Amino acid sequence: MAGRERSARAVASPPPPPLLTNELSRRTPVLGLRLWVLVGLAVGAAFLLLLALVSVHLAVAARRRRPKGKAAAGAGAQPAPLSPATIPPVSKEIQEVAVHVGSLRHYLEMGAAYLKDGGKDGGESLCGSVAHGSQRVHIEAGKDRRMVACADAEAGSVQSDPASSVGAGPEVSHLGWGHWYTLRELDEATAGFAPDRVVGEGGYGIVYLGVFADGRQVAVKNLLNNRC
Ligand SMILES: Nc1ncnc2c1ncn2[C@@H]1O[C@H](COP(=O)(O)OP(=O)(O)OP(=O)(O)O)[C@@H](O)[C@H]1O
Repeated sequence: MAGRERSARAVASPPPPPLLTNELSRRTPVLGLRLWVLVGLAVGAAFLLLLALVSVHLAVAARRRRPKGKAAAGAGAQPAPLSPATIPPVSKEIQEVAVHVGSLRHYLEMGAAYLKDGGKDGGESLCGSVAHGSQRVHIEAGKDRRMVACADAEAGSVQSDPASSVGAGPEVSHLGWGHWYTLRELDEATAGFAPDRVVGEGGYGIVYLGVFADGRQVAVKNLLNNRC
């Protein structure tokens, strides 16, 4: 009987708690909190600290990548006005096109010359001329202005001057070193751009044979977009 009671007591008695459970459950001097509570608070604080460090690192890296001007603007500060030294003299969208003496003939052949034809019906016209035998190149271009280019051998130039009409302008101008020809001269040289003076047709216009009074021959191109 006594042996059976001992075995029954042994079965009914709970197992001794593990050592770790006892340690975690014991109260600590810190506000009397249990150890597992302190451990949880420490892990949470460490996680928050890690997040804060990562945030600070990312913010510093972003500030380093951002230009100073943008950083100031982002902070609400007014952007500093551009000083004259920082303003480019020419807009980036405006490209300067230089016409070189050597490229004048190519410039002409591309049909870049426009002529004002006041001698026919007073209407606006776009005409041009190319050299004959690489002796001379002539252009008359644009409304109320005339552009004439003369090329002797390898030389050449492009010039312009205001002229309200062919009749009102000078017959021959010697502005600069080039020889200027009026539309009247070109018109007379080509017999009024007569069909029998056609010597060829390029991609940009019809080429006429022109003969000046002194016998010099030129090729005169009348551009296709001529509205005369
Ligand atoms: N100086 C010239 N002497 C004789 N004929 C010429 C002369 N220039 C042009 N021509 C004639 O006119 C035609 C056209 O010449 P052009 O220079 O206009 O040709 P293109 O370069 O094709 O023209 P575009 O530059 O308008 O495309 C030539 O094929 C030629 O028959």
